[in-house]
Amino acid sequence: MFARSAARQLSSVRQFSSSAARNTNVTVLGAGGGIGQPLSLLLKLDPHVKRLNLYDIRGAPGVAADVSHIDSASEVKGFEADQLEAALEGAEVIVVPAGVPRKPGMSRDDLFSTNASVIRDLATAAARVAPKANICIITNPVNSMVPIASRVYEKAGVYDPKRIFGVSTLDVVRATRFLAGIVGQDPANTPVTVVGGHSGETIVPLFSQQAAAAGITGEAYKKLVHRVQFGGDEVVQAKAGAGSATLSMAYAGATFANALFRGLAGEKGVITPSYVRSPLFESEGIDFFASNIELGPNGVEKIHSLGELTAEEQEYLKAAKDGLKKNIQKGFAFLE
Ligand SMILES: NC(=O)C1=CN([C@@H]2O[C@H](COP(=O)(O)OP(=O)(O)OC[C@H]3O[C@@H](n4cnc5c(N)ncnc54)[C@H](O)[C@@H]3O)[C@@H](O)[C@H]2O)C=CC1
Ligand SMILES: O=C([O-])CC(=O)C(=O)O
Repeated sequence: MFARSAARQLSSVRQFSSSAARNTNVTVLGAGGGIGQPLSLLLKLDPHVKRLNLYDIRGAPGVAADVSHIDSASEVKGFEADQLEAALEGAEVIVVPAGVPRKPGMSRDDLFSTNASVIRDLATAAARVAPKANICIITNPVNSMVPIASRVYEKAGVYDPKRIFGVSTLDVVRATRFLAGIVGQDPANTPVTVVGGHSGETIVPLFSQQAAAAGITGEAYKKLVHRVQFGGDEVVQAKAGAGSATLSMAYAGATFANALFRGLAGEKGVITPSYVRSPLFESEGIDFFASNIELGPNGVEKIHSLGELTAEEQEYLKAAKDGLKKNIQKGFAFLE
């Protein structure tokens, strides 16, 4: 079930299906950055997008002028630093890659103090101008930024937990690609569900639920899980101070946005992992958790349980929960 829908989801951006209704107003916050620019390009190509507003504290009008010449039907507009509210006017989907990225030697949590205030301020404006929009948070540490945005909406009296998403799609993309490389298959046939959160040990790929991974055991399995959990570090190290994943993240962000657009448009069975307000481990003090969610006209339509896990996956899950609890508490504490 998941395998089919995830394969469809992952291939949908590549195919740029032309049958979709062009009906979604999208705003990108942080559109001038390493992720924001290629993400804006991919959103310009998405047939669901009607209007694409690009905002950043620097450079968004230039990116917008450039992207707007592409001959797809959506209308693109750029906004200056002091035009945040205008950029958010009428938004139905807001995608947020605003904030600083890592340098070698840093953890995602090291970004907290800078990015927490960026997310607080952007969420405050979004809650005021476009309170019913679906907001997709890419900014790290995602595990803490989603609780911060949620609390901002709560305080503004407009909190709808079905409309706030932490984008963990890059973990799905990596797990799927790395597995495909090992088993020599097309990644379209090896989609992997990844649950938990988006940093190190909070990332839990469920390879036991993908038949193609059946032969990967012992040290090879541990190595594969480690590569998924720390794939971000590989890119940070290779970029040697010039930032973290931008192109694969833009692809992942556009893929998630496309799934959301399809769900909002009423397509059935659009299922993909995302880090959302979740009842799965609420009783253990973990209010947010990434698992497969079904997307629909109201955002999150259904949160799927994890399904059967192996003993090894249970161990990884335990470590993930410990990490998540701290990350979530830290997010909430920022606004107290
Ligand atoms: N969720 C995920 O899987 C991933 C998340 N990330 C995170 O995405 C974020 C952005 O990464 P990059 O694009 O590489 O960084 P970047 O530095 O290239 O771009 C960030 C952009 O945000 C803008 N910005 C900063 N404060 C802003 C504000 N208050 N309002 C609007 N724009 C603002 C900057 O001007 C800049 O253009 C980082 O926090 C990074 O860690 C990166 C990769 C994967
Ligand atoms: O590693 C980072 O800092 C960026 C990120 O979240 C990723 O690539 O998964």
